[in-house]
This record gives sequence, C-alpha cells and structure tokens, in this order.
Amino acid sequence: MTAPRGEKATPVVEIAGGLGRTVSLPAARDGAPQPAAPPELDYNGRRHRRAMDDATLMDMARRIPRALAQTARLAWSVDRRMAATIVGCQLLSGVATAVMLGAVARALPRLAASDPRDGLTHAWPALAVAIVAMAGGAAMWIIADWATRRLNPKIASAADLTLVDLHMRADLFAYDTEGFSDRSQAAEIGSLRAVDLADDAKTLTNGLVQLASAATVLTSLHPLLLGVLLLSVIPRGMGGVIAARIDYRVHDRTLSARTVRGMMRWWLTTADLADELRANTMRPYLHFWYRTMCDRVEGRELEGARPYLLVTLLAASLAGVFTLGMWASPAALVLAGAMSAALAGTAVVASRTAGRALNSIVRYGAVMFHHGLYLNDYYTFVDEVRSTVTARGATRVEAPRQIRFEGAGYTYPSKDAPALHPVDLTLDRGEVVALVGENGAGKSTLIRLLTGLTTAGEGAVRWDDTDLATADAESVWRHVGLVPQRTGRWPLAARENITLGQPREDGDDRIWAVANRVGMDDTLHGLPGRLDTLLARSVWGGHELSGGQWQRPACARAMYRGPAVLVLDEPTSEMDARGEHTIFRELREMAPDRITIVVTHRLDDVRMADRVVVLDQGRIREQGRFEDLVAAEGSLLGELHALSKDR
Ligand SMILES: Nc1ncnc2c1ncn2[C@@H]1O[C@H](COP(=O)(O)OP(=O)(O)OP(=O)(O)O)[C@@H](O)[C@H]1O
Repeated sequence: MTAPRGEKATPVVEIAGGLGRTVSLPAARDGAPQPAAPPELDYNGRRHRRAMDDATLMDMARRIPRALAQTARLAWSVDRRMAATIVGCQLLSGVATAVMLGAVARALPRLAASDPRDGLTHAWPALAVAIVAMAGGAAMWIIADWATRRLNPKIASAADLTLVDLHMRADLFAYDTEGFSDRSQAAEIGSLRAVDLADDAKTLTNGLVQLASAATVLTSLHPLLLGVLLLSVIPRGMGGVIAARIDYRVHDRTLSARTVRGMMRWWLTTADLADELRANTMRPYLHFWYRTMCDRVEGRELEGARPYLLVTLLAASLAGVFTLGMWASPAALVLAGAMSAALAGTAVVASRTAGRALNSIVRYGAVMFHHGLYLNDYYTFVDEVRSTVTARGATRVEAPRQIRFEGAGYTYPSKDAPALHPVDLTLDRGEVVALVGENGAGKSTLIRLLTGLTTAGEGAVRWDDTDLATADAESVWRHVGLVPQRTGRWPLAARENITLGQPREDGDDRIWAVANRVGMDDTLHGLPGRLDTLLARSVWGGHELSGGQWQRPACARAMYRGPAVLVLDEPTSEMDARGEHTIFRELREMAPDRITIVVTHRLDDVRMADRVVVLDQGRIREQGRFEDLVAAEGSLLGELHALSKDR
C-alpha cells in the first residue's frame, strides 16, 4: 500500500521477540511532516488599541491628570508619609530650580563687567546661591527617588493583594460572565503597571515643576521667550505621541502571541505533563509551536524598529530646530537692544532647563497615558468584582435540617439553554442522596445551587426557611464541606492540606483521626516529615502523591470540617477499590448528623444511598431507592446500570 501524498510510510522496525521470534513494530514518527503553523490568536483584552491609536495631544492632556490622580490615590493609600515626601521634594526641587536661575540671572551681568576679577568678586554670592540651589535640587530628586523605591514594593503588594483577594471573594457568577478572564488579565496588567506609574508620575511631575520654574524665569526676562517655549511644545509633543503609538502597536500586535506563549511555557516545563509529553513524542511539534510564537513576536518587534527610528529622528531634528529657535530669540532680543547679553545668557540656561523638562513631560506623559489606561482597567475591574461580592443578602443561616429546591433553575450567563430547568427537590438531615446522570446532565450545577455557590436564576433554594439568595454567603459556606470534581493539590504541608479552610484545633489528633477514616494514615506515616511534609514535587524538598492518593486529603478536608452539608462530586474517581470502599463506609457512618450528597458515575456505589436522584438534560427524570429504580421498566438508571455491567 502506498502512503498518502506528502506523508512518508511509517517505518517498521524488526526486533527480537521471545522464543527467538521476530516481531515487527511501527517506529516512532520521526520524519513526520511538520504541521501548519499555529493559528493567529486574538486576545480580547486589547481594549485600548483604539484609545491609543486615536489619541491626540489634547486627549492625552485630558487623561493624564486622571492617571496622576489614580496613582496618587494608590500611593496615598499604601504609605502617606512617602507619598507626601515625594510631593514635597518635587515642589522644593522646583523652587531650587527657580532660585538657581534667578541667581544665575543676578551673577551673569556682574561677571560680564570689564574687569573679570572685580566681576567675580561681585558675582560670587549669587554664584554660591546658584550652586547651593542646584545641589539642593539634586538632593530633592534623590530623596524623591528613595521615597519612590520605598513606595513601589508597597504599591505592588497592595495592588496584587487586592486583585487576588477579590478573585477569591468574587461571586462565581462573575467568573461566568463574558470576557471575565480578559478583564481580569487587563486588571492584572494594570496592577503590574501601577509600580511603573508611580515612577512615571514622579518624573512627569518633576518635569512640570521644572518647566513652571523655567517658564516663570523666562517670562520675567522677556514675555516673547515664553511664546517661543510654548511653540516648541507642539513638535515635541507630536513626536512623543507618534513614537508612543508605534511602541503600543508593537506591544498590541505581539500581545496575543506573548500571552499564549507564556501560558504554553508552563505546560512545556511543568513536571505534571512531562511524562505525557515525552512518551507521546510531543516535543517536536511543541518545540515548533513555541518557536513559531517566538518568531512572531521577534518579527513584529523588528518591524516596528524602522518607523520608530524615523519618527525619533524626525522629532529630534524638529526639536533641534526649536532649540536653535530658543537660542536665537535671546540673540535677536540682544541685537534689537531689548535685552542685555548677560540676561540673554540666563535665558539660554533657562531654555535648556525648560527643554529638558519638556522632554520628560512629553515622554512620560505618553507613557503615563498608556499605563494609565491599564490602571483604569484595574480600578474598573476592582469596582465590578466588589459589586458582585456585596450583591448577596445579609441573613445569617444555621446548619440546615432541610434543603428545598422550589422551582429552582439556572442558566449560565454565556448560554441560551438552562443547565438546570426548574426543579423541586427536598433533602433532609440524616439522608444520603446520590446524584446520577450522564455528562452535562446538570449535577455540578445543582450542587452549586444547593451550596449557595451560585444563586438560582429562577425559583429559590431554601435552607430551612432562608432563601439562599438573601443569605450571607460566608455563613452558608461555614456549614458546607465540598469535594469538587477537580480538587486543589495545594502546595502546602500535609497538615494544611487537611485543615485548610478552618481554624486549627490544638494538636494533631483530629487530623490523624480523619486521615485514618479516609485510609491515608499509612501514606502520611511514610512521608519523610509526616504531617509537616510539603506536598509539592515542584518545590524544593516537596513530596508528590499519586492521583488517587491526592483524592484522600480532599475527602479528609471535607470530613475534618464535620459539616452539616457534605457534598462529594466524584470523590473516588481515581481511587482503588479499597479506598473507595473506605470512603463510602465512612460517609454512611457520618450520615445521621448531616445532609450528604454524592455524585458518582460508578453506579455500584449508588446502592449505599438512601435515595437516588437521576438527572437528565437539566431535569430530574426519576428518583427513589436504587433497587426500585433499576428494576423499573424504561428507567434511565436501569439503562445506565446495564451499560456499566456490559463492558
Ligand atoms: N461555567 C459554565 N459556563 C457555561 N456553561 C456551563 C458551565 N458549567 C457547566 N456548563 C454547562 O452546563 C451544563 C451542565 O453542566 P454540569 O457541569 O452541571 O454537568 P454535570 O452533570 O456535572 O456533568 P459531568 O458529569 O460531566 O460532570 C452543560 O451543558 C455544561 O456545558
């Protein structure tokens, strides 16, 4: 048989089999054709492209005060003393510049006297003032820099902590809304940029203060000089905006590739996937994929280099022309007899100060505009998530004797069809209820509603008489122990992996007792530091558990809480038969004091439940005792049970 066009026939390797026979095996697909390049991925978080593309000098001038105010608010909230130090130093450095220029204005006419010795004698007090003012200005800059360095780590921690905490407190509804992860990512960029913004703000305000001082001195020398100075703002400003736009476009065009490359990097380097990657010879393709992303980023960055060079060259040339203009104006005033040569010298010094200040203002103004957009995202996201955190009611609930679904249904925000159609269901304390159904039937959604993780879109879920939509969420969760389908493999000590989420009791006796109940005590005794052993292979000194072993601390965690509502979503899917048996035996023993709900696809485990609720496409199709349902004609549970036996 011939191989398809473009593909090589799979080579066959002859190896010696047992008993002297030769066995033919297909060799690894070493020379397999390279696949197509990964598709261009679009990143929905790039909401600022238009803002940056369309930005005029006026837009920037309007937005920058807002960015400055937001940065000041952040700085003030983390360290008032340092924030005030920076502002004070900026003002003093401006005063120092004005004093220095004034002193130069006084010294120069005296230095220009016919006898240099005599001139110097008269000029030195003013020169001394100029030198002290310059040194003072430099000292203020250094102190402002020191204060910024003290402020920056605090800003970084505060912004990061706020975001992480809000993510942990956000209503799950927020996670399901369209574009949440994009907004979250944009906010994260904002929190990272907040530190840059403090630096940018310091340099920008310093530029503004210096400019104001120099402009005051220039105006006092001759009002015309101020006009020339203001004229020079326009070309410098335009150049700054265009260069910032080019930078931003490169940033924007490489953002998707950089984002997915960063995500893929974790997949390629984590120990979790190292086995799969090697044994399935995935490396060549993944290397090709990663290389393609690197090339994409590299290529686009190089594309931006040329226009950036042209714009900066043009802007520098125009700036040169205007610098000449600023120097020519005092000369013209001297020639016209409107200004002395000595004052013209002062004007040149003041013009140079103003020119440097303008450069800072334009450069850091553009950067602040850009970074400010992200800081704005940060605050928008923080406000959005805060509103979802406080959206629930304030009624505090006690451990329920009964949970009732009263026509309770739910549709995910991104979906048209309900994941759960309105259902009526009552669960009583002491009962073990098994939830059964095919993939996507709505079991996890029902669990989210009964534990108050999500509130019902229609109808109500009541814990005794309290509608969970009006309840204080934290007070509900205090009574819940949940083993979700995907549990956390927390990179913490074994002890914390069991006690996580509740206050520690004195001693480890309860921890060992619960470890015994989930059949984990032997494993814990085998760990080098027992309960102190760090359960994370990737971290130095850590220890790894097997997949099934990891499900035990998750069950132990829920049992350790001793909750009034115990919910387990496929808790034993990776466990061996002994582990599974132990867990279900314990669940039965614990049942009298609580409401227990178990989701499982292993239908033999369902026998231990008092009642089985079968979900089908978001509706309760049948419920009752396991034996009765299996025996009933046409029952879904009977069909699924028969299929599980027919393997
Ligand atoms: N966060 C979500 N956003 C949008 N749709 C979702 C979300 N979670 C679940 N769904 C959808 O809701 C429906 C019910 O899902 P659910 O997870 O409740 O099913 P399940 O019975 O637990 O399935 P499985 O047995 O596979 O765990 C499915 O169609 C699923 O695609």
